Amino acid sequence: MTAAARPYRSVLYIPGSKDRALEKAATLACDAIIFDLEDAVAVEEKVNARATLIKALTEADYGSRARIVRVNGLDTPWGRDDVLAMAEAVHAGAKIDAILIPKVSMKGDLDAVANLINGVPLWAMMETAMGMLNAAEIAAHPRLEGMVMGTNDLAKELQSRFRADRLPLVTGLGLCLLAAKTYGRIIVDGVYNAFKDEAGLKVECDQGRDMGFDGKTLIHPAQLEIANAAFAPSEAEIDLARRQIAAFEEAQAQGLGVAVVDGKIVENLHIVTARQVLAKAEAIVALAN
Ligand SMILES: CC(C)(COP(=O)(O)OP(=O)(O)OC[C@H]1O[C@@H](n2cnc3c(N)ncnc32)[C@H](O)[C@@H]1OP(=O)(O)O)[C@@H](O)C(=O)NCCC(=O)NCCSC(=O)C[C@H](O)C(=O)O
Ligand SMILES: [Mg+2]
Repeated sequence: MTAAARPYRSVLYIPGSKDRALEKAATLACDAIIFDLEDAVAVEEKVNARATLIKALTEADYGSRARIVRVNGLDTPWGRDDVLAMAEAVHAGAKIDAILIPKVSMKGDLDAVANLINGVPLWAMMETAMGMLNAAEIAAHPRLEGMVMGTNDLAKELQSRFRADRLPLVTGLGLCLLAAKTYGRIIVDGVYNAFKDEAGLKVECDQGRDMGFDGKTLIHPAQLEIANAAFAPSEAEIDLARRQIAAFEEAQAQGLGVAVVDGKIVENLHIVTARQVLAKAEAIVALAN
């Protein structure tokens, strides 16, 4: 499955230092895993976590889940060695689908990692104020495949307060979405910290889906089901897409360029969306099989 066709409804962070979580992840219903060497790993565990993670990526079977490794920044004592270790691990047969770079603020941050590792797509954490302003040049980078919103770091930099409607973050979320969509990149929403608050998570997932995100990053297995449901096409959306395509094809056969379904016009552009809905639904079924 190509990266563009692959679902990214649920993208679960797993601390690279935690053996039990690394083992458990192979059984969880997530579309992708971010194996974290950055913020989820304590300073004294950084070096050991690197080795623990490489062992898991070499030996464990994560099935169809996308495997994304978040390295430490190159401005830290561990970043360069993380990237070089992942390059060596890939060479030795470890399966890594992408390297996720924290706190990307400009195109040069991607160049610096691209120069250390070949043949592995790069993803960017979008979580600094400068990153928001430079989102377009970051998304345009030829090695970039995906973007992940880092809403905790962004809120920290903005000195904003938590609000259920995420008003302080909406400008940044929107800028990154515009950039990702312009360049055809995957874009995944930030985490919801209160991992026992299912109702709050659902509200935030629905908001992210409404805005156009491909999925949500998660911190706990209990969050998977809500994200998987929120970012999958619903039965009603699938049914509508099928009816729109049928009605439009019938209209075309009669020499018309517009059909009407449920009292609303259906034009060529709506058929593009309808086909995307069906393709995503099929990709989700394929992932499960
Ligand atoms: C948040 C946690 C610390 C909670 O841990 P814990 O109290 O151990 O949870 P539970 O006892 O409820 O766990 C139940 C079982 O589930 C497994 N588990 C828990 N979390 C994960 C996980 N993320 N992946 C896989 N498995 C997980 C436990 O091992 C238990 O298993 P079992 O033994 O079978 O019962 C913890 O969930 C956690 O550490 N989460 C990840 C935190 C993290 O990665 N943070 C960094 C990323 S967020 C970020 O940095 C955002 C961004 O950069 C920004 O700026 O916004
Ligand atoms: Mg962060």
